[in-house]
Amino acid sequence: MTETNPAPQPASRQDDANRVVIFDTTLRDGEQSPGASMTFEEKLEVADLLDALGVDVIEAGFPIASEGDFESVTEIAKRLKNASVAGLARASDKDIDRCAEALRAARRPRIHTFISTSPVHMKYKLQMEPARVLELVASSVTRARNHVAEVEWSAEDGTRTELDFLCRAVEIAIKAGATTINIPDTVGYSTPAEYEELFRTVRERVPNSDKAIFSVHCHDDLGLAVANSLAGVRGGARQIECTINGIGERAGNAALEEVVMAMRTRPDVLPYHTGVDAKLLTRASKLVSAVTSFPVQYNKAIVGRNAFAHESGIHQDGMLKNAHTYEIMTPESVGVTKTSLVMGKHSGRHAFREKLKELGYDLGENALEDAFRRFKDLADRKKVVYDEDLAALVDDEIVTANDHIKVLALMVMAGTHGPQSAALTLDIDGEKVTHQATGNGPVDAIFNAIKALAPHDATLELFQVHAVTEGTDAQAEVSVRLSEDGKSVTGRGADPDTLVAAARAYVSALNRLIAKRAKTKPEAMQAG
Ligand SMILES: CC(=O)SCCNC(=O)CCNC(=O)[C@H](O)C(C)(C)COP(=O)(O)OP(=O)(O)OC[C@H]1O[C@@H](n2cnc3c(N)ncnc32)[C@H](O)[C@@H]1OP(=O)(O)O
Ligand SMILES: CC(C)C(=O)C(=O)O
Repeated sequence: MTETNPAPQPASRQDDANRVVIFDTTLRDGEQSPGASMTFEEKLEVADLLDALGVDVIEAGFPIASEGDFESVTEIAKRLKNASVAGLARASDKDIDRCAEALRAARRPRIHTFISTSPVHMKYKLQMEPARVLELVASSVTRARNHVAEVEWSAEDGTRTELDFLCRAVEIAIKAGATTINIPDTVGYSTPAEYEELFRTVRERVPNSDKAIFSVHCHDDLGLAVANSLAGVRGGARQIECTINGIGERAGNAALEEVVMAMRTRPDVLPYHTGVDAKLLTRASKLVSAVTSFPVQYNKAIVGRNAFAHESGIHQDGMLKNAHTYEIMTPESVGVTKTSLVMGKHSGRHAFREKLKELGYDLGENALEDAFRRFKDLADRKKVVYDEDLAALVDDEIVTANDHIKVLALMVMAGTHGPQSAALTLDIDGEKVTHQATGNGPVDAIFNAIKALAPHDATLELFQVHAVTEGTDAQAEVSVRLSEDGKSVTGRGADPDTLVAAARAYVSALNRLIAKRAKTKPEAMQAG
């Protein structure tokens, strides 16, 4: 240890014993995800947001890896206002010196140097004797401490390392001046109980272990990265290395948003805290997803689009009565504006009524029941029912409530070999009537069937189709304009089946025409 670089007080000891340092490695281990490379500008944008998020350390890159990595670590080192900036370096003089050079302008530079300690890594990858590895632990940490005050040393593949050897290596690293000791689960092999015990044992056995902060760094090969990280903290670690959205080598690293929110939500069993402003978690997730082009899975904890969405009627009913029934944290606490009650085939009446209210509809009980029946029918046929779908459906319901003519059933034969035909069943003033017609295309066949069942002289002036939402299962909204005696009316129909929507739209226009005639000639209430 040198006089020029006195060891700083680790963040957890400055504050209190249960403060956990958050070391974000999105820009280093996260970028090691195949396909996740970020441009220089994107890295700066992510670094700025991580700094605002309140992480304690940002691992900005591996300066020896490339000119680009060197430049981005250099620039991030210059601009960060709060967090320490770390650069990764092998146990090699040139790596450490290059890293120190990149970190020169940082307010709080940290060199993170590592070497493998497991038998398989030492023998096959490094091709070094264990004694040589121990020598490199001492020399690399010493060299790093000659450059900066914060030095982190990592025992790569620590969880597959023989315990006695690991303790020896940690002891040497602390003696050489390491301020943070990281024991990574490099290949995601450990289990929570094992990892917790490992930290407890190493901290108990290594002399002066209280001079360094112990750190976890977990990979998700068995889906245990977050559980292992929290277990390591229970075993005495006070730094968690993690990434936004859990991106990282292979199956990824522990997700920052998950470890932070686990500690916030369960202080009874995880009585630890961090300096992270959780309200920025969703924004950070979106930014990292955008710059890496890695989509966030819908059901991802904390930041997935379904994390605060409820579709099932029973859950929605519970949520409307009290959000604690199905939410263990508020969406606002992680920067999501609000819970969403998604309307779908599993939704019930409580949520349907609430959603309509939100959309500005106040239906009576009967109309609501009819609209609910049609909504269930729509949800059975359509993956997602959007607000626009509901509005189209209810508008249709309101408009058709007093109609003389209603579409009951439609069967269309269409294809390359015409003529196309349509078998249509209508309810005309309570009477069920069916007709099969042919036409020049399926729509023409449908309109011919309507004309046969409800004869009229109106002229078709407009036929227009548009999709209410996106996707191949989107509802089609069809508009039909009919004119008669210089008066024109427009009818609309919505349905995932464009032809059904066309039939509804034509019939809707016809109903309006009948209503118009009734107003001017009360005796002519009948169609045709
Ligand atoms: C667990 C982790 O995430 S570790 C970080 C992994 N990240 C990366 O590897 C990304 C950046 N890496 C790179 O750009 C390149 O691998 C570089 C620039 C670091 C090195 O490139 P090259 O010099 O071409 O070496 P290459 O990558 O092929 O092999 C790695 C060499 O480093 C050695 N090495 C690996 N880890 C260490 C270490 N911690 N300390 C000392 N030497 C090490 C290997 O034994 C091998 O040495 P050899 O050339 O004598 O056989
Ligand atoms: C360099 C170390 C910390 C690492 O990334 C790992 O072991 O996974």
